[in-house]
Amino acid sequence: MEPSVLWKRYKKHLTKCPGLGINLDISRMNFEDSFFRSMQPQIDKAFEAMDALESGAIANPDEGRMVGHYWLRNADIAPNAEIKNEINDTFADVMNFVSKVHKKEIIPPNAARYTDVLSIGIGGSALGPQLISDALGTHRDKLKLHFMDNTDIDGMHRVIKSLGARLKSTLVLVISKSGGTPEPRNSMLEARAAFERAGLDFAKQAVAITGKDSHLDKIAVKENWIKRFPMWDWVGGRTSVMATVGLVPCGLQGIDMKSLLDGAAKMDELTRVKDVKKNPAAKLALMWYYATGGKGEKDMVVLPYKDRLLLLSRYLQQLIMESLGKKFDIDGNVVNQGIAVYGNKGSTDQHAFVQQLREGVNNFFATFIVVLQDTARPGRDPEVDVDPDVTSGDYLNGFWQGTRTALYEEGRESMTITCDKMDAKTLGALIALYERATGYYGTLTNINAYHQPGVEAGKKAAATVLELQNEIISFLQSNKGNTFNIDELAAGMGKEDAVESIFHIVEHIAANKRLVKKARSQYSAL
Ligand SMILES: O=P(O)(O)OC[C@H]1O[C@](O)(CO)[C@@H](O)[C@@H]1O
Repeated sequence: MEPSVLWKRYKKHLTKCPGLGINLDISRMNFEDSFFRSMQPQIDKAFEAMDALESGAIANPDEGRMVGHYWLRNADIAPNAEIKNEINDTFADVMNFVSKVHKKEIIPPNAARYTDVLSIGIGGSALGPQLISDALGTHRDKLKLHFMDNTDIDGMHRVIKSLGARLKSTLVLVISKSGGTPEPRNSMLEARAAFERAGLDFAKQAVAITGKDSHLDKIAVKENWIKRFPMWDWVGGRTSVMATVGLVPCGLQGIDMKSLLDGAAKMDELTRVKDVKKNPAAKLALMWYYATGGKGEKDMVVLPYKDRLLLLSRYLQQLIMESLGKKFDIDGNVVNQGIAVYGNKGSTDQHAFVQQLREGVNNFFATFIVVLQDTARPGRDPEVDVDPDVTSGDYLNGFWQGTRTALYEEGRESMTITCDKMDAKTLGALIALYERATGYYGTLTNINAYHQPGVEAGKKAAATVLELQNEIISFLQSNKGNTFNIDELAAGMGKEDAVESIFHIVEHIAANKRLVKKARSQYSAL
C-alpha cells in the first residue's frame, strides 16, 4: 500500500484508550474491510460469554470454577457480597501489612528492618510479579525483590548466595495457589535449609500466599508463619497478578499497586464495550484470528521497544499459550489450538532474530509496543544528544519505525500498541488488555481458555520417574556389593521396558556423587 493509503488506514482503524494514553494501530495488518463484518456473529458470542463470565458463571466447567480476575480491580462487579468483601478486605490487609513492613513495625527477629524479599513460586505465581517488578522497579525500591521459580538447586543457591548475610533481613514469600506444586515446595525447603544453616528461624520470616487449607496453608499454620494471604479458586494462576500473588511482593517492593489496579479497571471498562471499533481487546483478538486463520497458523512475536518490558513476552507466553493451547474444543472435537508467543525487546532483537522475521519463513505477525516518553520525567531526566538534536530515545523510535517498514515491505504484518509512558497504571492496563483479548479469542475459537489439562500430563510423568528412582535405589541397596550394567539393572528390577528411563536416572544420580556409583558403565550402590 502507498504511504498515503497507509496513513488513511492508520487513522481509520486506530483504537484509542481514553484516560490511559494507549492506542492500538492495526494498519499494517492486511485484512479486508469486510473482515470485521464477517466476524460479527462470533464476536457477539464472545461479548456474551464475557458478560456471563464477569457475572459469575462457571466459566471453567472442568474445574467447576468461576473466573473472577476482573473483580479484583473492581470488587463492585463481583457476583456476591461475600466475594466483594473478601476482595476489599484482603486488599486492605495486604496494604496494611506492606505499610507495616515499610514502617518497620514488622521486623525480622535478627535485624532492624527487612531489606529484601525472596519470592518463591512458579508459572502464574511468578511471572506476573517478575514482570511488574522488572518493569516498574527503580533504584529507590523500598525492598529488593528476588525470585526462585524452579527446582534447579544451582539456581536457588545462586539466589541465596546473592542474599548472603542479608538472609537475616529477608522476608520469604511462598506463593502457590494450589499449595502443592513441587517446584515452590522444593525451593521453600532449600530456603528453609539456608535459614537453618545461618542459624535463623525460617517461620519467623515467612509468609504464605495460597488457597485456604492447602498443604502449604497447613504448614504455615502449623509452624506459625508470620502471615498468610488467601488465593481464591476463582482466580486462575495466569491471571492472578492482581490478586495477592502480585500485590504482596510488588507492594513490598514499593510499587504503586493501587494505580496498577486502576489502570486495569479502566481498561476493563473500555474492553467491555460491545463495539469492535472502540474495543481494543476485541480488535486485538480479531487480529489474532485474522493473522492465524483462527488456527494458530502464525506465531505472535511481541516486540516492546523498552527495556522495562523485556519480560512481557514471557508473561504473555503463559497467559496466551496456557489459555489457548488446547487439544479439544468445547464440543470435544480435536482442534489442537493455540498461538505460539515469543519475543524480547527492540531494538536489541534487530541484531538477533529480526533478520529471519524480515527475510525468512513468514510464519508470524509482530506486535510492537512503543512507549513515547523516553524517561520517567521528560524534560527533567538527563538526555544526551548523541547526534545534533538526536537522543538515544530518538534512535529507539527510529529503529521501531524502520523495522516495521522493513517487515511490511516484505509482506510481514504487524500491529503497534503505543503507550504515552510506562508506569503502574499503563502496565495494569496493558495486562488487562491482553487478558481480555485472550478471553475473547477463546470464544472465537470455541475453546475453554480457563483450564490447563495438558500441564497435568507432564506432572504425572515426572511423578512416575521419581517413583522409579526409589525402586532403583532400593534394588541397588538390597544388592549392595554387586555391580550391574544398565541392561542387567533393568532386568534385575524386572523393568526392561523402562531401561532408558532407568539409564537417565542413574546417570543423573551418579553425576551428583550420591547413592549410586558408576565405574566403567557398571552401576552399584554407593
Ligand atoms: O500457584 P500454583 O498452584 O503453584 O501453580 C503454578 C502454576 O502451575 C500451573 O497450574 C500449571 O502450570 C499454572 O497454571 C500455575 O500458574
